[in-house]
Amino acid sequence: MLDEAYVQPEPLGVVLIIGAWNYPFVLTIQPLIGAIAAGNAVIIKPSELSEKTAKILAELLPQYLDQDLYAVINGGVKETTELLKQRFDHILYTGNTAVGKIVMEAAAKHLTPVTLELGGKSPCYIDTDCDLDIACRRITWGKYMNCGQTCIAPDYVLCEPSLQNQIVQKIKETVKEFYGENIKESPDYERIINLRHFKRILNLLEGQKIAFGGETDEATRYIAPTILTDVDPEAKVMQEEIFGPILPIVPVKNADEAIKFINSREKPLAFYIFSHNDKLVRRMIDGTSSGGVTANDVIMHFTLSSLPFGGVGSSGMGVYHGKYTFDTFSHQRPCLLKSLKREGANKLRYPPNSQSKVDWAKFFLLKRFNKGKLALLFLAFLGVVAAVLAKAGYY
Ligand SMILES: NC(=O)c1ccc[n+]([C@@H]2O[C@H](COP(=O)([O-])OP(=O)(O)OC[C@H]3O[C@@H](n4cnc5c(N)ncnc54)[C@H](O)[C@@H]3O)[C@@H](O)[C@H]2O)c1
Ligand SMILES: CCCCCCC=O
Repeated sequence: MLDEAYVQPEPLGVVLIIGAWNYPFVLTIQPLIGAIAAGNAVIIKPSELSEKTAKILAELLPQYLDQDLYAVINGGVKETTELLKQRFDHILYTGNTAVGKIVMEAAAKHLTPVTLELGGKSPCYIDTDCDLDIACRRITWGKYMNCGQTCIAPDYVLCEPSLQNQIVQKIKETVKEFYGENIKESPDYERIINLRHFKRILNLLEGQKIAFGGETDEATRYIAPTILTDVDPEAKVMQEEIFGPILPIVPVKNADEAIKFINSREKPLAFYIFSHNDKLVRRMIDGTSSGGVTANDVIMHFTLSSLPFGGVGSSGMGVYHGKYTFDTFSHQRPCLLKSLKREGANKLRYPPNSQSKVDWAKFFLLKRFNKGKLALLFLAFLGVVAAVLAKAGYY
């Protein structure tokens, strides 16, 4: 009661931020801001796949930030491997799970803590008690933005069989509303980052029932917004994160089956539920696990700086965004400032021990005097008396 106890965040030291290509500016600058705010020196390693952003970051940052403290290192696997041999005080990596393991292994050699912002297959459950027009418009936006290359895009839809055709129809209408008759000509519809990813996504379409879309053009790495229906949970497209504009629909009997389905797989980065039924929404949240959740929308939990963002299980570890970024890059140092006075009160814990010391200790720990609020009040009163006496110099 008379001591001062507080938590003092302190910088960790030198932080390494490894960014991904799909939102190459925000995924490096957002963690950088928190790392600077927490007082760290930072090395940024942008993704080599989004080479123009990598180049511009290396050109611009030294114009605005102290070059001794904030460096941009560009390069691919070779350079990143070399960087990872160095000792850092924290590493924040954004990218796929396989490389996440490489980063964690390298960090372990120096006992460096890591934040891993990975991916996964984020499910989207659509309930029968739902405004399908609105649900499908929001899903269309979140699935096809950046051509599906968004870590928290709804990866696949789970719904009762009766909803399947209506969902296809409504997403089809929304795609037309968003991107016009000729999607290829739309300035708002993007392309796949490179040929490797283009071929990987095409491969996922093999043997599937395409209910909408499916057109592709290798020369421009165009893949149309696509929907697959009656998808077998064992199909290739259901085994890995799609990270492209393909939306499989997997029919399930009801919400309970959807919960079982989700729980039988790796923990996803995000989970989406569309329903008017608040109780069902909460039941589904309670019955599953994921990095984050948005109900009756997609993506939007990412945009709130008041919410921590991160994965769980194979979708990652650690969180950032807003104050959470500051906390991630800080050591929360507990400090207790005592006085060298009032030694009388401290004698209780020193040997030689005695029953009377034990009794007093129990009394202060409320073990004997356990009369709830009354006991607390009495103890508070004792504290006030002790504080007044201490101030007046009687101790
Ligand atoms: N959780 C999130 O916030 C978030 C955000 C964006 C992307 N992602 C996930 O990232 C994945 C897509 O990104 P990606 O992995 O294709 O990005 P990427 O290819 O850009 O790789 C990410 C980073 O890892 C580095 N890297 C690649 N191979 C490496 C190796 N062998 N050793 C060391 N470093 C290596 C790259 O240089 C790059 O900086 C998806 O799974 C997506 O869900 C997650
Ligand atoms: C609206 C921006 C979403 C960024 C998501 C980052 C992951 O890919």
